[in-house]
Amino acid sequence: MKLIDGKALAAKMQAELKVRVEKLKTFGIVPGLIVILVGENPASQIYVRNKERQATAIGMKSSVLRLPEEIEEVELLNLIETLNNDDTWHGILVQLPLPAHISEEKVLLAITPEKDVDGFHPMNMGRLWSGNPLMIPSTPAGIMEMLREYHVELSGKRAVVVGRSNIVGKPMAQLLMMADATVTIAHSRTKNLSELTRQADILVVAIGQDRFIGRNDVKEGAVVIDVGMNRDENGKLHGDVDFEQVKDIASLITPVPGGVGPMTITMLMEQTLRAAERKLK
Ligand SMILES: Nc1nc2c(c(=O)[nH]1)N[C@@H](CN(C=O)c1ccc(C(=O)N[C@@H](CCC(=O)O)C(=O)O)cc1)CN2
Ligand SMILES: [Mg+2]
Repeated sequence: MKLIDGKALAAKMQAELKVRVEKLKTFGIVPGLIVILVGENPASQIYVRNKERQATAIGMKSSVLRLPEEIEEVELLNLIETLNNDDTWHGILVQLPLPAHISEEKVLLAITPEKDVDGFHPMNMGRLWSGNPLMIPSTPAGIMEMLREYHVELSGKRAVVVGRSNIVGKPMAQLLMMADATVTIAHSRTKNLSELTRQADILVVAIGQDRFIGRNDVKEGAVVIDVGMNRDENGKLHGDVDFEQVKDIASLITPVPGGVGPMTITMLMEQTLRAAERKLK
């Protein structure tokens, strides 16, 4: 078994992004990312702080707008509209989850697709599915980078994605399909799931259940990508894959933490930079 080191790859990519940022600045463009956080979800607070820090570290302009939990939906929509028309921001993102009284659908629809660096706007989702992507959701984009870095052959291979979310499962399946893999999407209601996952040359698991995939669910030599982040009663983080059970069966496997997670934020920086670079054309 070999470990896929997401943390190391993210660090390497950040160094490359820094060079691209400096180059863009010589043309008078400072790439800018603005992050909107509504409420005080502790995990979200950490993620947005990390986004701001990483953006600043690679030389981009970045800011976090912290809004009260009780903010009205219309106020948030108006704010997004203002940012859509502000040239200093090339990327706008709203940290999820949102409070229950705010419609996620309406909010994602309000961000102009050209600045939607999360790639969650229906137009960006549609463009990805039609094979002409503009913005790609950063978790699956990061996974594709990891597969490239570790020279995983995808063409003609059997890929199984466990999980059907708009953020991970669906875009992941499409990206693997665009790389000529034969893709199956499975989920919590799939019958005989294990029979399916055991056929996978590449297995991506994003189902949100602690150590759901065990030794009997994985084919010998498979590449296993674990998107899960589940905290146990002692606060220890585990993936959706039982790493101890699967590590000697897989040829390559991502750890949790230190696998997919770190790549997610770095790919967000890449999308933002790309949005700013489009201003040159
Ligand atoms: N608007 C968005 N909201 C959310 C997204 C997103 O991409 N856009 N994804 C997640 C949260 N997320 C980024 O926002 C995120 C989560 C976790 C990590 C990460 O690096 N995880 C570490 C472990 C961290 C820990 O110890 O708790 C790892 O896996 O190594 C990065 C980004 C939901 N919301
Ligand atoms: Mg099991």
